[in-house]
Amino acid sequence: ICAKETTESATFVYRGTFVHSTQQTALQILKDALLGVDLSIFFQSLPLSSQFSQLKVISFICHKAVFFGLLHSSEFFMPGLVDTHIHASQYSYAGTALDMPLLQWLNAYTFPVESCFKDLEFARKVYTQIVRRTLRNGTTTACYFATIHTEASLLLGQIANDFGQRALVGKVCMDRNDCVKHYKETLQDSQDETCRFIKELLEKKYPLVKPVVTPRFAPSCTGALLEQLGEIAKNNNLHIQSHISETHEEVKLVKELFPESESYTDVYRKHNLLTDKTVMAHGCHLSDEELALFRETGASLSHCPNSNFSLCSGVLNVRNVLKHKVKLGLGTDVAGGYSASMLDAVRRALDASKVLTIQDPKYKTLSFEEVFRIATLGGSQALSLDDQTGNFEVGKDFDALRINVAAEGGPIDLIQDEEPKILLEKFLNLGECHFLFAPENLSLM
Ligand SMILES: O=c1[nH]c(=O)c2nc[nH]c2[nH]1
Ligand SMILES: [Zn+2]
Repeated sequence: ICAKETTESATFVYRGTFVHSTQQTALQILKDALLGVDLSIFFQSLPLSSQFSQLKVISFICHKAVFFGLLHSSEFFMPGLVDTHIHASQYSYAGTALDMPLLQWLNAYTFPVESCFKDLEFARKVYTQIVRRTLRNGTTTACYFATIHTEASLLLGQIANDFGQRALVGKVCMDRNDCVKHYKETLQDSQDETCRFIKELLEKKYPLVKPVVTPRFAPSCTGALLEQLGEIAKNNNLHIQSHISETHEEVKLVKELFPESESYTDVYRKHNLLTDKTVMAHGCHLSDEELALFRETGASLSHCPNSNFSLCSGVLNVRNVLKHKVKLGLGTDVAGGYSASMLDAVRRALDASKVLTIQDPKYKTLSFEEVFRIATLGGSQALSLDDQTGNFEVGKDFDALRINVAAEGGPIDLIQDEEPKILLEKFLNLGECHFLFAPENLSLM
């Protein structure tokens, strides 16, 4: 950034097409628009990754130096993709081991692999790869599950920070595991290590990386642990993530383990784990009464269609979730979902919606515009990060993907000039994301 020598106050202005979602419209297209980015953060002595991460969209230009970037007609900016549910620790076996239903799959593949994260060098390797891969795929915000290991979970936070990814990072908590007995904690350890994880991660003061309280799911936790985790989240005003109602078998098991609760959702509610900073993965088999509880508490759902198909778990009725005004984002759920790409999640969400229409022709299929919103603004709302990211509203961070649909050697062939709406639809269905965003073509105006 050559403005440093010239002035202490500078703006970057992009001219071109911007596509994003708002509360009112699933797809707003701003053609031949100007977007100003405040560069003053570059004049503070912060590490480069945190400077990039604090670029703000601004409403007007009052700075001395203005740099200019012009987009080609085949290009557009869109908000960074938000992965609301991904297991960083399962990346080593992504694309394999999809031949069992959830509960057997956890015992056969997941718990044995996750137990290896005691080894910090193994953790470093996997976590570096997943953060790099998700960023390459256009995921600028991710809500991660790590494992029960505090040191490795802190390392995931450090790696996300080093790469400049916005992330919620959860040390997994589980004090119940009858099948893989060496992969669980005692109640006391789970509580103590969660507090240590939160304290040490917050002390790092990473600008974009925060801890999230992470009970694995009700069957892996005793009521006493759920209770403690609810307290910890409340006392520290933290995010919470878990799984809910992914398969029928799991719902049945929860009924047996928590007979005093009215429903699976009621188990979490009773333990103060349903708040407006809670995101629960799946929810395929939630009743309308349970969705009403989500709405009341402000808790959100993460729709993970690849995982739901791959483990034959169920098909989430997204229309019904939206009808209940429950906040909803999309997740890859690696490695139940085999792809670490949010573009894949977008495509699977459209497929899932079409499956419901095949089963009932009266079911209104989701449009690509609606799924685009769920993958961007919806995700940021589901993670309660919509004050910072999700669209190009003035004052939010400049958290964006610059897409060139006609990129040389890319997967899309444009036969003729197309409208931005067609460019976006082609990108969502056919595109690949390959590079990190970085300001380029700077020139002084
Ligand atoms: O898709 C899933 N992946 C997991 O790791 C998990 N743990 C509990 N429930 C789960 N569901
Ligand atoms: Zn999951």
